[in-house]
Amino acid sequence: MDATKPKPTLPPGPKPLPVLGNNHSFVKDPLHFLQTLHQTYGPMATIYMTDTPSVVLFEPEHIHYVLTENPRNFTSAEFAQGLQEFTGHGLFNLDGDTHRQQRRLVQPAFHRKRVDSYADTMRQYTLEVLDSWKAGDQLALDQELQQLTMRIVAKCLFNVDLGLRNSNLGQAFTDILENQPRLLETILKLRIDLPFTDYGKRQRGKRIIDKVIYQLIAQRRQEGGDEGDFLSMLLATTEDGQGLSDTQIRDHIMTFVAAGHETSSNTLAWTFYLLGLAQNESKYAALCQELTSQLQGQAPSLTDLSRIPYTEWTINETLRLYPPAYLIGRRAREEFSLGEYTLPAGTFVLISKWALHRRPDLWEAADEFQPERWRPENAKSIVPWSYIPFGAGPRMCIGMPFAQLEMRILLATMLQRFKFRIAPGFKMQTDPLITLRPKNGLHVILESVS
Ligand code: HEM
Repeated sequence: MDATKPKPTLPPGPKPLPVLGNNHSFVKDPLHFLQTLHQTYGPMATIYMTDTPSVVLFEPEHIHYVLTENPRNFTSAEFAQGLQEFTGHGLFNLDGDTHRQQRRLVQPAFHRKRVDSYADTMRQYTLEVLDSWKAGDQLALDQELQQLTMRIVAKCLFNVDLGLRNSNLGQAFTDILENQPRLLETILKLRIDLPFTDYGKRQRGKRIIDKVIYQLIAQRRQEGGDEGDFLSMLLATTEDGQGLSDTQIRDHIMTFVAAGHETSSNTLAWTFYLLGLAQNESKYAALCQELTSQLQGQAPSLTDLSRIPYTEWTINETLRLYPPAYLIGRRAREEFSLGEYTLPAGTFVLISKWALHRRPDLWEAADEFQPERWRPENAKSIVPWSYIPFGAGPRMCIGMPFAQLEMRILLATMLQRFKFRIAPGFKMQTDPLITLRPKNGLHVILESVS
């Protein structure tokens, strides 16, 4: 390169429209748009969602640099502003030293041994749902999975059983999570607290949940003791003699609810979908063969999991093709260099897992569902940093051990009871909101496993 030539500051990208920037293309079909950016511009591309440029990264080593090598130069909380109304100052909404300190404080709640102790709840609640179904039933499986993962997360977080179907508290969580702010509400900053507005429904849900959580905290502070849940760990944690305040505990719990149920239930819905496709019949058969030979019809306990590796590879492969957190956002504090570019302070950085996980030059038969690629002998050739469903670096998903345990137990238990046949005429579409959901849910017909 000619040393006298000034370095370009931003990589190329599609021409932005006046006022709209590139929002029209992004909003129309974000997943397609992101993949096309990579096909057209290669390692990185600049787009405009606001006046500030956003650079989308597709190269594993660039992603590694931002998330793991130099994470202190990048903030993240402003990407979670939409959640803040519900999650307060939980981990998503913190940056810098405060994030690091709070993450250290809550980390004990996610220690392996603690998380493993939730296996029985996951197993028992799954069996209860299965007992309420029968062969021939047609189900919106995505919704059933959401209720189940919500029930599990509530029990493990604060030892409350929401029951099999819509309890008052369960409905309050649903009111919040299902009535997320729409574009108009956000732009116009509408805050109309009436029973029929989205904001009003969220507020009602929040009031009910806050009352329960704060009552639980007060009661536990008085009684002491360890109930085996996250709440007990959060009440016990200290740094330099300083514990968490009631509000901090509430905000962490809400963050874990928000982060921890839809991600897992969506992954499971995509897994059932992939396994139900005619072209994946042999993968489904391989998985069932493993479950039958290793578990003989029993729901797995913690110690069984090491004997069902195909179950884990199946989930890994779903997370490659349908990563629930499909986009990671950061903002640069200071100017930084990547490849041949020097990117200005303030630049937004977007990491598209959807595009990264489906890059045909990094993944053989990239669009095909092949759990076998996760066999240890095959997985050795996976390019480092090309697979990041749980993120990487100091903001990597703190709930990963919980999610991995839960998804394996639920999948192995459910597949042994029923075959989940995709309902005739049902068409699956992606719906990339905060997480990557199946747009029309997942409609299945249950068949008994012979
Ligand atoms: C399939 C399931 C899950 C997936 C794919 C997933 C994915 C992710 C990803 C990609 C991040 C990093 C975001 C970033 O770098 O900006 C993240 C962060 C986080 N996840 Fe998960 N997650 C899952 C389940 C869970 C569960 C079950 C919990 C809690 C019980 C949880 C709690 C969190 C929290 C608190 C953070 C923020 C961490 C921080 O900022 O320090 N997640 N998750």
